[in-house]
Amino acid sequence: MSVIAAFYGGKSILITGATGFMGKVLMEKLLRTSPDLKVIYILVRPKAGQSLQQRVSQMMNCKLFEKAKEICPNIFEKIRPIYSDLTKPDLGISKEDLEELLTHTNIIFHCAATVRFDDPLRHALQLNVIATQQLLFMASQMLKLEVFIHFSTAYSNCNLKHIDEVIYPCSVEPKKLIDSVEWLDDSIIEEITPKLIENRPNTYTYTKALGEMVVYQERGNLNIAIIRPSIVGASWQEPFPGWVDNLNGPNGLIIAAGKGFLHSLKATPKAVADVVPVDLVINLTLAVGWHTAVHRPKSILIYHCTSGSLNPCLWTDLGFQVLATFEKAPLEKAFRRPNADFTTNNFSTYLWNTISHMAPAVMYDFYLRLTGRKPRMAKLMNRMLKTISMLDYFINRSWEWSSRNTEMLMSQLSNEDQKLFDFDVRHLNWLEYTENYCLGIKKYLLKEDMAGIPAAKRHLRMLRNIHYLFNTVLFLIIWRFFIARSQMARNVWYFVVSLCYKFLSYFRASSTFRH
Ligand SMILES: CCCCCCCCCCCCCCCCCCCCCCCCCC(=O)SCCNC(=O)CCNC(=O)[C@H](O)C(C)(C)COP(=O)(O)OP(=O)(O)OC[C@H]1O[C@@H](n2cnc3c(N)ncnc32)[C@H](O)[C@@H]1OP(=O)(O)O
Ligand SMILES: NC(=O)C1=CN([C@@H]2O[C@H](COP(=O)(O)OP(=O)(O)OC[C@H]3O[C@@H](n4cnc5c(N)ncnc54)[C@H](OP(=O)(O)O)[C@@H]3O)[C@@H](O)[C@H]2O)C=CC1
Repeated sequence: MSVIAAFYGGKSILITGATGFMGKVLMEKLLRTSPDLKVIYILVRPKAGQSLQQRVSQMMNCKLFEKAKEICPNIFEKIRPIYSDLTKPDLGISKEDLEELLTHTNIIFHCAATVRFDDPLRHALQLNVIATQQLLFMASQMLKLEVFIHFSTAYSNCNLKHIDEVIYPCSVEPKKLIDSVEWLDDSIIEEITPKLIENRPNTYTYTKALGEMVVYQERGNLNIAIIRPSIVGASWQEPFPGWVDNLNGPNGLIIAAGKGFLHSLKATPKAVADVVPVDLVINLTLAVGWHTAVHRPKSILIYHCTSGSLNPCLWTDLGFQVLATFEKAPLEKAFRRPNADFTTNNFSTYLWNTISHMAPAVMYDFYLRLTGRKPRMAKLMNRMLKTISMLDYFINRSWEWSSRNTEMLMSQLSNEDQKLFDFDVRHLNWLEYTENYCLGIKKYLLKEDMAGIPAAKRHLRMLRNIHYLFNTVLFLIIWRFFIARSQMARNVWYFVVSLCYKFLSYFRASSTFRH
């Protein structure tokens, strides 16, 4: 019997951000390995016109929960949605619901955050710092709370080259910043944001670092641990390989590459693509929850969940495997054949963006206009280039993260738990993982049927023929232009034509001779 799975049996667990990518996987793993848990409280807000119940039942009916439902038939009874909005006071939770949470909660997993890179500082502060502060205050009043697990990111201190499993002080006191932001207007906040975040690339990483400071400062007597994952990718093994449900991190660009939008990407090919599978992160998280509750370390322990130091995969390897997978299992309705390469300097990046991204988009939009359709390609390309500019910081640098605590924890697990809650990234085969990642994006994110692969391949062959025809016509036009203008070009042209003629006549003669 798994010690960790048994620990969660009978427990009342609160998950914030349960409707998110990682929150869902956390919920699924808990329900599948500890079906005798008492209840999972999930903070949910109405979204896109859907009520709480509609969102939750839609979420529980997605493929991710199929296995859990087999093991835990009364899965819906285990889930207790609670209305919440992290931007509201007391997280928008009603008095009755709050009373229930304060009375029964044993474990908190705080996943909720805004992960957008371009959020205004006020919004990022609200979600990643103030909401955390309010949750900590709530936790301090919980009668049966055993452990509080906070999700940060391995990039919260991306301004450093080597990052230890410690909380680094921030230049500005979080409380002072929160008080100032309250009365400053948006234009001033926008102006001071670059100075505040200093050499961090965005408000996301900055507010995640502030969130860690707040967790430390307002820890009181709480038993807390912090998880710092790097780039969380599709699932590796559980509940099945390749599950992913959003466009964050590499996902959007992998789609762009598969659809033939992305033909060049400025990256340091030999830089480490520090991707970790979501199920590996969740296995570590559940092991940390158990270890922290049972052993109650004297101080807040930070756990890095990264792959670069233990089992590095380079961007060039990842990119190559992405293209190879889409060669075998192409995405449907591709704009062009998947074909991409890395650029390593600003000039070639600018040149290739113009030649292989914007020019084809403008020509295609022109074709759409000619055929009476609404142009959209240039807009899509600009959005992709904006996303790339947001991710540029992360794909052109490498970091070293220590993993002492994570390795210590691995040694504390029984053999059975090391299998059931495997977070040893050294077991990961990157080729197999990347292939499943791309197939998962095709099946679960784009909802494409694998039976459509032959048709998708035919579409790519048609695109290839159009590409060759276009290049041939372009070449002839340019060549014709030169021939009209230079004797040298004419001589070369006549030489080539006569050579082809001689070859053809020889070929025809030899084939006649054979008969
Ligand atoms: C041999 C050689 C081979 C060579 C091969 C060469 C290459 C071969 C292939 C290459 C393969 C490998 C490549 C690896 C790349 C590097 C990955 C690095 C990840 C680093 C992350 C590390 C951070 C640490 C991780 C963390 O700690 S946290 C998680 C990370 N956080 C994020 O990743 C949030 C990012 N995103 C945003 O920050 C916002 O999304 C924003 C982008 C501002 C847009 O913002 P905006 O323009 O406002 O757009 P939206 O409003 O968001 O959306 C508006 C509309 O665009 C849609 N759309 C939203 N997004 C995306 C998106 N991406 N891509 C596409 N569409 C998107 C959305 O569906 C909506 O469509 P609609 O609904 O309108 O129809
Ligand atoms: N994905 C990654 O690569 C990494 C993620 N992390 C951290 O892991 C955690 C989860 O990330 P991930 O699952 O990818 O993020 P998602 O964006 O998928 O999920 C974010 C969650 O937060 C909730 N949320 C956002 N805003 C609000 C709000 N105003 N009120 C209530 N709930 C809100 C979302 O709810 P709703 O569904 O209603 O929007 C969603 O459940 C975050 O703390 C992130 O910083 C760390 C490193 C890497």
